[in-house]
Amino acid sequence: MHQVKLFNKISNAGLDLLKKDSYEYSEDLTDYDAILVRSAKLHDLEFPKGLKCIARAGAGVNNIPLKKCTEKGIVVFNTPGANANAVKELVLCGLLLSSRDIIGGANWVKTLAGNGDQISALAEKGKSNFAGPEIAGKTLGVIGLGAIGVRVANAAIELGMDVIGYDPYLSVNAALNIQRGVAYTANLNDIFEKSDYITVHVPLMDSTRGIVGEEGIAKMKDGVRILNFARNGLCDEDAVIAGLESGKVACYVTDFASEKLLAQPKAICLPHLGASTPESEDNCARMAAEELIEYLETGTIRNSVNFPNLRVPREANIRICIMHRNMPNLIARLSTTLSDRGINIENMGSRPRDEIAYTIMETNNELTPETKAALQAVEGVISFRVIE
Ligand SMILES: NC(=O)c1ccc[n+]([C@@H]2O[C@H](COP(=O)([O-])OP(=O)(O)OC[C@H]3O[C@@H](n4cnc5c(N)ncnc54)[C@H](O)[C@@H]3O)[C@@H](O)[C@H]2O)c1
Ligand SMILES: O=C(O)[C@H](O)COP(=O)(O)O
Repeated sequence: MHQVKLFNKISNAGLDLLKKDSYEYSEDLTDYDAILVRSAKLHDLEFPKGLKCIARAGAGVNNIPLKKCTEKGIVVFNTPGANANAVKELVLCGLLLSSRDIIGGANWVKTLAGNGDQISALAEKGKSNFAGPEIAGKTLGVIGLGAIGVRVANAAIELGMDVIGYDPYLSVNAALNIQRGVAYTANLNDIFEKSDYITVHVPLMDSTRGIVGEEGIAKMKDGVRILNFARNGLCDEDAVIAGLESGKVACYVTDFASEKLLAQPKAICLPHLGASTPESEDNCARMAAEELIEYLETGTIRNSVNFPNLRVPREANIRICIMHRNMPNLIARLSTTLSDRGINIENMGSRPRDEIAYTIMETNNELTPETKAALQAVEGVISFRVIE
């Protein structure tokens, strides 16, 4: 029986895949071999000894201590693209909210309640206070052309905008999905200098923290509108606020509220709503549960953010799944450890990822406790498990 600890509310579309005879899941487990999580912060969590994997039902994994997981042989998955449409739709809404004072106008018109027949005339009289420019014909700069950035860029083209995208690590898949008309730049300054609207869609990492900062904002057009539906630390909050206060930045729309931003009249803060649609909650939960089940039951790794993806077709009774350092001769030592004990390898696959690697070996010979201890003792082995 596998124990799956839940953090956050995970949609039943995923939980229903965890069959009752093989899985127990709850928010209350104290000993567990897998985690299903959304945005709950796991940095301070003490992992139980048997924890094998963490599946993030969503894209961002900055709430998970990846380095610690890798060192302990814990595989972390996310669900690429599963909530991208939901975020794209909210970003399009954010573009319009940043441009036209829809929120101000809607709030103001409510204050006309009680004016009866006069409401229409009063609305006509006051509406000019809430006017704002159209987005068609303006330039949108997209920082990060992944699942969300590409969808936003393509949708903005459809809305008549000129679009420039920046992503130094653009994947082939993303490139194939970018609509004709989206201009690509290898220079982030082009985005800063040429855009009327800038939207950020990169993961939060040391290398991307503050990607929109004081220097970048200084290069932007006066009256630029900035959207951040990716993560808080990507836009330097003090620099954005200085821009809002000086008038350089006309509006900042973000999915990540803070005390300072909530005090800014020209900042629109949403309560991290990007992925909060039933469709994307179902998609993410389903994909996360599938990844977790596949890994626990077969050792297959798909969509991991810290271990290499690996699928080895099943050809023998006993499968040994080994997380190890990516170092010379290690696989030879593993196979010698087995062959010295008369164990024949029927099938195997191995893949590295930077400094670590993952190997699956299959045999029809039983592994004694002594063999298992010998495998664990091979220098460079982080952990291993046997699936029968
Ligand atoms: N608001 C929400 O609810 C919500 C929902 C989903 C995702 N997100 C956030 O949005 C981020 C992006 O999501 P996604 O699904 O598009 O992820 P993704 O992995 O598909 O795309 C991220 C893109 O960023 C690019 N990138 C990485 N470093 C970069 C850099 N220095 N400069 C420019 N580009 C860089 C990558 O090459 C990749 O193409 C997530 O990491 C997450 O933090 C927020
Ligand atoms: O990175 C993500 O996928 C989003 O920020 C969504 O987070 P959530 O699952 O907590 O809504």
